[in-house]
Amino acid sequence: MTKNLKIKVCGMKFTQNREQVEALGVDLLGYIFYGPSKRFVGDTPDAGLFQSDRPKVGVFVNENAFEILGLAKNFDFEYIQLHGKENPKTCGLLKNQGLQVLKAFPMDDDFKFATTAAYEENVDYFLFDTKTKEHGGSGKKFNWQILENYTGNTPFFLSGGIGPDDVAEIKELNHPMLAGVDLNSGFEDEPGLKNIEKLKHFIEEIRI
Ligand SMILES: O=C(O)c1ccccc1N[C@@H]1O[C@H](COP(=O)(O)O)[C@@H](O)[C@H]1O
Repeated sequence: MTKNLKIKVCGMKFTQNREQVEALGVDLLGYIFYGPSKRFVGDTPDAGLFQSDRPKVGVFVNENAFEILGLAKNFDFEYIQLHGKENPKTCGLLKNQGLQVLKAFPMDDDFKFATTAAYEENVDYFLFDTKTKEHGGSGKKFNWQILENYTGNTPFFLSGGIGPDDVAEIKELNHPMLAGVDLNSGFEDEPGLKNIEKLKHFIEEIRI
Protein backbone atom coordinates (compact mmCIF):
# COMPACT_ATOMS: atom_id res chain seq x y z
CA MET A 1 0.00 0.00 0.00
CA THR A 2 1.62 3.23 -1.13
CA LYS A 3 -1.35 5.54 -0.56
CA ASN A 4 0.05 6.73 2.76
CA LEU A 5 3.70 6.93 1.79
CA LYS A 6 5.32 10.20 2.77
CA ILE A 7 6.55 12.16 -0.22
CA LYS A 8 9.70 14.18 0.30
CA VAL A 9 10.91 16.41 -2.50
CA CYS A 10 14.52 17.37 -2.04
CA GLY A 11 16.86 20.03 -3.39
CA MET A 12 14.62 23.11 -3.21
CA LYS A 13 16.62 25.98 -4.67
CA PHE A 14 14.21 28.47 -6.25
CA THR A 15 11.38 30.17 -4.34
CA GLN A 16 8.72 30.05 -7.05
CA ASN A 17 9.48 26.42 -7.84
CA ARG A 18 9.30 25.58 -4.12
CA GLU A 19 5.83 27.19 -3.99
CA GLN A 20 4.70 25.05 -6.95
CA VAL A 21 6.09 21.88 -5.37
CA GLU A 22 4.40 22.69 -2.07
CA ALA A 23 1.05 23.19 -3.84
CA LEU A 24 1.19 19.54 -4.94
CA GLY A 25 0.62 18.51 -1.32
CA VAL A 26 4.01 16.93 -0.68
CA ASP A 27 4.83 15.99 2.92
CA LEU A 28 8.39 17.23 3.28
CA LEU A 29 10.61 19.76 1.50
CA GLY A 30 14.37 19.24 1.52
CA TYR A 31 17.13 21.85 1.36
CA ILE A 32 20.74 20.94 0.64
CA PHE A 33 23.33 22.49 2.94
CA TYR A 34 26.36 20.90 1.33
CA GLY A 35 28.61 23.23 -0.68
CA PRO A 36 29.78 20.77 -3.38
CA SER A 37 26.20 19.85 -4.33
CA LYS A 38 24.61 21.32 -7.48
CA ARG A 39 21.55 21.84 -5.28
CA PHE A 40 23.34 23.74 -2.51
CA VAL A 41 21.01 26.55 -1.36
CA GLY A 42 23.97 28.96 -1.39
CA ASP A 43 25.56 31.12 1.28
CA THR A 44 22.80 33.75 1.21
CA PRO A 45 19.65 31.96 0.06
CA ASP A 46 16.48 33.88 -0.77
CA ALA A 47 14.42 34.06 2.46
CA GLY A 48 11.27 33.18 0.49
CA LEU A 49 12.73 29.78 -0.26
CA PHE A 50 12.07 28.75 3.32
CA GLN A 51 8.72 30.48 3.89
CA SER A 52 6.76 27.29 3.67
CA ASP A 53 3.95 25.69 5.66
CA ARG A 54 5.32 22.22 4.93
CA PRO A 55 7.82 20.61 7.31
CA LYS A 56 11.36 21.42 6.17
CA VAL A 57 14.34 19.08 6.08
CA GLY A 58 17.90 20.38 6.24
CA VAL A 59 20.28 18.01 4.42
CA PHE A 60 23.89 17.84 5.61
CA VAL A 61 27.07 15.86 4.90
CA ASN A 62 29.52 15.47 7.79
CA GLU A 63 28.58 18.89 9.20
CA ASN A 64 29.34 19.88 12.79
CA ALA A 65 26.34 19.14 15.04
CA PHE A 66 26.31 22.59 16.61
CA GLU A 67 26.44 24.24 13.20
CA ILE A 68 23.44 22.08 12.21
CA LEU A 69 21.54 23.14 15.34
CA GLY A 70 22.18 26.81 14.54
CA LEU A 71 20.98 26.42 10.95
CA ALA A 72 17.95 24.39 12.06
CA LYS A 73 16.95 27.25 14.34
CA ASN A 74 17.57 29.92 11.68
CA PHE A 75 15.61 28.14 8.96
CA ASP A 76 13.02 26.46 11.17
CA PHE A 77 13.85 22.88 10.25
CA GLU A 78 11.74 20.12 11.79
CA TYR A 79 13.86 17.40 10.22
CA ILE A 80 17.56 16.86 9.63
CA GLN A 81 18.89 14.45 7.01
CA LEU A 82 22.46 13.26 7.50
CA HIS A 83 24.27 11.95 4.40
CA GLY A 84 27.83 11.43 5.60
CA LYS A 85 29.59 9.31 8.19
CA GLU A 86 27.66 10.77 11.15
CA ASN A 87 27.77 8.36 14.10
CA PRO A 88 24.85 7.31 16.35
CA LYS A 89 25.96 9.75 19.06
CA THR A 90 25.73 12.76 16.71
CA CYS A 91 22.32 11.58 15.50
CA GLY A 92 21.16 11.17 19.11
CA LEU A 93 22.41 14.62 20.08
CA LEU A 94 20.33 16.21 17.31
CA LYS A 95 17.30 14.06 18.10
CA ASN A 96 17.50 15.02 21.77
CA GLN A 97 17.24 18.66 20.71
CA GLY A 98 13.79 17.92 19.29
CA LEU A 99 14.75 17.44 15.65
CA GLN A 100 13.49 14.47 13.67
CA VAL A 101 16.51 12.71 12.23
CA LEU A 102 16.79 10.84 8.95
CA LYS A 103 20.09 8.97 8.64
CA ALA A 104 21.14 8.08 5.11
CA PHE A 105 22.98 4.84 4.39
CA PRO A 106 24.88 4.17 1.14
CA MET A 107 23.47 1.07 -0.50
CA ASP A 108 25.24 -1.43 -2.70
CA ASP A 109 24.92 -5.19 -3.01
CA ASP A 110 27.44 -5.68 -0.16
CA PHE A 111 25.63 -3.42 2.33
CA LYS A 112 25.28 -5.01 5.76
CA PHE A 113 21.99 -3.99 7.34
CA ALA A 114 23.51 -4.84 10.74
CA THR A 115 25.24 -1.43 10.40
CA THR A 116 21.92 0.27 11.00
CA ALA A 117 21.25 -1.41 14.37
CA ALA A 118 23.39 1.02 16.39
CA TYR A 119 21.30 3.90 15.05
CA GLU A 120 17.86 2.48 15.89
CA GLU A 121 17.43 4.47 19.12
CA ASN A 122 19.01 7.63 17.78
CA VAL A 123 17.07 8.41 14.63
CA ASP A 124 13.46 8.58 13.46
CA TYR A 125 13.96 7.26 9.93
CA PHE A 126 16.60 5.58 7.86
CA LEU A 127 17.06 6.68 4.28
CA PHE A 128 18.44 4.10 1.90
CA ASP A 129 20.29 5.82 -0.95
CA THR A 130 22.66 4.57 -3.65
CA LYS A 131 26.34 4.44 -2.69
CA THR A 132 28.33 6.97 -4.78
CA LYS A 133 31.26 9.32 -4.25
CA GLU A 134 28.91 12.35 -4.32
CA HIS A 135 27.13 11.37 -1.07
CA GLY A 136 23.72 11.98 -2.66
CA GLY A 137 21.89 13.42 -5.62
CA SER A 138 23.55 10.98 -8.04
CA GLY A 139 20.40 10.01 -9.93
CA LYS A 140 21.50 6.39 -9.63
CA LYS A 141 19.40 3.52 -8.32
CA PHE A 142 20.57 0.65 -6.17
CA ASN A 143 19.25 -2.90 -6.35
CA TRP A 144 15.96 -2.57 -4.45
CA GLN A 145 15.84 -6.34 -3.94
CA ILE A 146 18.37 -6.00 -1.12
CA LEU A 147 15.73 -4.20 0.96
CA GLU A 148 14.33 -7.66 1.67
CA ASN A 149 17.33 -8.09 4.01
CA TYR A 150 16.24 -5.15 6.15
CA THR A 151 14.44 -6.51 9.21
CA GLY A 152 14.92 -3.56 11.59
CA ASN A 153 12.25 -1.57 13.43
CA THR A 154 13.02 1.89 12.12
CA PRO A 155 10.90 3.08 9.20
CA PHE A 156 12.80 4.11 6.08
CA PHE A 157 12.64 6.37 3.07
CA LEU A 158 13.55 4.92 -0.31
CA SER A 159 15.93 7.15 -2.21
CA GLY A 160 18.44 7.26 -5.06
CA GLY A 161 17.52 7.91 -8.66
CA ILE A 162 13.76 7.53 -8.27
CA GLY A 163 12.10 8.74 -11.46
CA PRO A 164 8.67 9.29 -13.04
CA ASP A 165 8.44 5.67 -14.28
CA ASP A 166 9.07 3.97 -10.94
CA VAL A 167 5.58 3.96 -9.42
CA ALA A 168 4.74 0.37 -10.31
CA GLU A 169 8.03 -1.00 -8.97
CA ILE A 170 7.67 0.95 -5.72
CA LYS A 171 4.15 -0.44 -5.30
CA GLU A 172 5.54 -3.94 -5.65
CA LEU A 173 8.09 -3.46 -2.85
CA ASN A 174 5.55 -4.03 -0.11
CA HIS A 175 8.12 -3.66 2.68
CA PRO A 176 6.45 -3.17 6.10
CA MET A 177 8.91 -0.45 7.13
CA LEU A 178 8.77 1.60 3.91
CA ALA A 179 7.55 4.99 5.14
CA GLY A 180 8.29 7.30 2.25
CA VAL A 181 10.08 8.16 -0.95
CA ASP A 182 12.59 10.90 -1.58
CA LEU A 183 12.28 12.53 -5.01
CA ASN A 184 15.12 14.57 -6.36
CA SER A 185 17.18 14.64 -9.57
CA GLY A 186 14.82 12.29 -11.44
CA PHE A 187 12.22 15.09 -11.49
CA GLU A 188 14.40 18.02 -12.51
CA ASP A 189 14.73 20.22 -15.59
CA GLU A 190 18.01 21.48 -14.16
CA PRO A 191 19.67 20.97 -10.74
CA GLY A 192 17.29 22.31 -8.11
CA LEU A 193 14.49 23.11 -10.58
CA LYS A 194 11.73 20.51 -10.25
CA ASN A 195 9.45 19.58 -13.14
CA ILE A 196 5.98 20.14 -11.67
CA GLU A 197 4.07 18.02 -14.21
CA LYS A 198 6.32 15.01 -13.65
CA LEU A 199 5.97 15.34 -9.88
CA LYS A 200 2.20 15.82 -10.09
CA HIS A 201 1.74 12.71 -12.19
CA PHE A 202 3.98 10.58 -9.94
CA ILE A 203 2.22 11.75 -6.77
CA GLU A 204 -1.24 11.09 -8.21
CA GLU A 205 -0.21 7.59 -9.27
CA ILE A 206 1.49 6.61 -6.04
CA ARG A 207 -1.44 7.78 -3.93
CA ILE A 208 -3.99 5.58 -5.71
O1 LIG B 1 20.80 16.29 -4.01
C1 LIG B 1 21.99 16.46 -3.74
O2 LIG B 1 22.74 17.11 -4.49
C2 LIG B 1 22.57 15.87 -2.49
C3 LIG B 1 23.87 16.14 -2.17
C4 LIG B 1 24.44 15.64 -1.02
C5 LIG B 1 23.70 14.83 -0.18
C6 LIG B 1 22.39 14.52 -0.49
C7 LIG B 1 21.81 15.01 -1.64
N1 LIG B 1 20.50 14.70 -1.97
C8 LIG B 1 19.87 13.53 -1.53
O3 LIG B 1 20.34 12.44 -2.32
C9 LIG B 1 19.37 11.45 -2.39
C10 LIG B 1 19.29 10.85 -3.78
O4 LIG B 1 19.02 11.78 -4.75
P1 LIG B 1 18.75 11.36 -6.28
O5 LIG B 1 17.32 10.93 -6.37
O6 LIG B 1 19.67 10.26 -6.64
O7 LIG B 1 18.98 12.60 -7.07
C11 LIG B 1 18.07 12.07 -1.92
O8 LIG B 1 17.79 11.50 -0.66
C12 LIG B 1 18.37 13.53 -1.73
O9 LIG B 1 17.72 13.99 -0.57
